[in-house]
Amino acid sequence: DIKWAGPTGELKEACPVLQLNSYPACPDPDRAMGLAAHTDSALLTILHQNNTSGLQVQREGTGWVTVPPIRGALVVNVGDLLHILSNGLYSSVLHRAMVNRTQHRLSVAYLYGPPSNVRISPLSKLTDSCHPPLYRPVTWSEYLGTKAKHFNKALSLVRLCARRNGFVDVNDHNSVLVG
Ligand SMILES: O=C(O)CCC(=O)C(=O)O
Ligand SMILES: [Fe+2]
Repeated sequence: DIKWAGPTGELKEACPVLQLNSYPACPDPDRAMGLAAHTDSALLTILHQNNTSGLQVQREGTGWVTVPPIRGALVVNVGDLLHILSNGLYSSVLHRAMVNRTQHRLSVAYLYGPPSNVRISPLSKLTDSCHPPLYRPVTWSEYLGTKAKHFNKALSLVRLCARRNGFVDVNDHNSVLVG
């Protein structure tokens, strides 16, 4: 299913992106947002944050939870394409970045995606008659277009209409009943 990620060298066709985020100190942090709530689009994001907190993830039932920076530690975020590949087993998490009142915050995000024209769909090993694929195949470039247009609704837009049969991806916070 994922030959592009195998040890045979196809991995070099993958599309990594390095994103530098800079959040200047803000005297009134409650009236500003560093980075609005989103899920990452690619497979995985590896994030380094400087010694200033600001990253928050949404935890169901609890709300926004701060991910404190730990010296030498990296944060690994599951992206939407891994959510699709794992048929919702690994959930892409809604997160955001707050600004700090006194400190300039920096973060470096390494977004790892597949080759842009490879179709990503739920792994066949994870699907059977009891666990049908919940997402249709989509390339990263197609998904980025959907994300640019529909932002946090993108994942539900590539979702197949499985709810009718009672199959629910418990990790899909954005899912809507389509069809
Ligand atoms: O600055 C952060 O901690 C979050 C950055 C982020 O979510 C992103 O670059 O996608
Ligand atoms: Fe992010």
